[in-house]
Amino acid sequence: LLPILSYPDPRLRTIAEPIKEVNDEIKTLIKDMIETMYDAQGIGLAATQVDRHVQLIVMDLSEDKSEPMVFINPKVTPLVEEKEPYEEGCLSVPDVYDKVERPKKVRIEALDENGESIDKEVEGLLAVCIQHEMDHLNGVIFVDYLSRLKQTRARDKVRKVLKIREKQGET
Ligand SMILES: O=C(O)C[C@@H](Cc1ccccc1)[C@H](O)SCc1ccccc1
Ligand SMILES: [Zn+2]
Repeated sequence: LLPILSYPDPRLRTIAEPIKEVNDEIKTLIKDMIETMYDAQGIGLAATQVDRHVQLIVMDLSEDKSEPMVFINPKVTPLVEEKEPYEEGCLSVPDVYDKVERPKKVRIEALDENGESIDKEVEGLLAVCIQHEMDHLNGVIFVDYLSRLKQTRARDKVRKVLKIREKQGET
C-alpha cells in the first residue's frame, strides 16, 4: 500500500509530468495505486496523492471493485456550459464533504495501461470523478473551490482525523 498525502501537504500542489513510456515502473505504480484506492474505499486516485508526480489516474466505479480504469496523460475537455453540483469527498481530505459544481459532460482523451488511446464522452459520477482527479494532477484540491471559512474548518478536521488515526495505530 502507498501512503496517501493529507491536505494541506504542499506536495499535493505539485504539477504532474507527462509519462513518456509505460515501463515496468509505471506498471507497478498502477497496480499499487489500484490496491491503495480499494483499501482506502475510494473510487478514484491520482498519482499526486501518493507523492508520485506523473500524469496517472486510476478509477473504479463498480460496486464489486472489479472494473479498474487507468488514464495516462489524460486530457479532459468540458462539452457543455451547464454545471452540476455534487457532494464531493477526497482521500487526501478525510471526513470532509461539500458541494462542488463542475461541467455536466466532458470528453476524456488518454492512454490506457497498454498505451492504447482512450477517447470518450462521459457524464454523471464518472465525469465528476475524472475532473476531481485531473485537478489533483494540476495541484488543485476540491476544498480550493470552497469558502475560506470552510477551508479552515477542513484543515482542522483533517488534523483531528490524523490524530485519531495515529492513536488507533498505537493501540
Ligand atoms: O481523493 C480522491 O481523489 C478519491 C475521491 C474521488 C471522488 C471525489 C469526488 C466525487 C467522486 C469521486 C473520493 O474520495 S472516492 C470516495 C467517494 C466514493 C463515492 C462517491 C464520492 C466519493
Ligand atoms: Zn481527491
